Amino acid sequence: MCREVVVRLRGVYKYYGEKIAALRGVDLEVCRGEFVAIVGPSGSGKSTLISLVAGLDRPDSGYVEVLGERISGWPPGRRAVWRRRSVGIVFQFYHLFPLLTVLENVVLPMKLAGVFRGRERERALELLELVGMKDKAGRYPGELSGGEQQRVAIARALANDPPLILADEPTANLDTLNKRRVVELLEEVHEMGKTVVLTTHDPGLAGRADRLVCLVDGAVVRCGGGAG
Ligand SMILES: Nc1ncnc2c1ncn2[C@@H]1O[C@H](COP(=O)(O)OP(=O)(O)OP(=O)(O)O)[C@@H](O)[C@H]1O
Repeated sequence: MCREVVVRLRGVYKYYGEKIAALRGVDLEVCRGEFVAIVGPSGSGKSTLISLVAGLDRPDSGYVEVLGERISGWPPGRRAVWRRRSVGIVFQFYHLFPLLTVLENVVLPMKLAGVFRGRERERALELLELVGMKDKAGRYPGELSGGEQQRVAIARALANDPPLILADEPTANLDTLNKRRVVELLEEVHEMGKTVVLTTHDPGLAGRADRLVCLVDGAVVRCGGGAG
């Protein structure tokens, strides 16, 4: 059924300190082109799972493979270099650079990765057009609404044309109208052929996914029922 596994977690445990087990033996596979929503109560480990797939952190045991690479065995520097080209990340609080303009925020990942050389500006403007933010390319993030900042963050996540887009509660701080716009954009991103894995509490966003993965107390359970 799955032609290519893009994300594979096996027996993943992640602890914060000695007492808190954020993930307890997670096994997960995501196929190329899938749109997966990770859902579950607050504190169930959703953000932790995304940070491991993004290579922002590593598990205490088990392994994480992304795009065929076992990134969990790599040191942070190697994961950072790999991440630039392989993964686009959208965060709950946008995380745009406040001292860079909208355009510069989208150009920066291309400069860092050394991709689309000489065409960075042109590509950034195309992506800003896609998310409906081209007319505000010269503004600074502080001059934008939350919804606008999140659209810029989506353009930035696409900058290096990564096959995998990760998002951690991308609509959590937005009003209904902006939520809808961001949900539509994430669907467009998926339709471009990207694999999308995101966490959400928003039924409107979860409902658009091909598949839900339900986490409870750091473990994957059968959705809509008890542990499975
Ligand atoms: N940096 C940290 N230090 C200590 N404990 C942490 C840290 N990050 C997360 N935790 C704990 O790990 C568990 C899982 O947290 P995580 O943020 O992954 O959950 P979540 O499902 O994303 O929650 P939410 O829906 O509220 O964002 C929680 O008990 C949380 O308190």
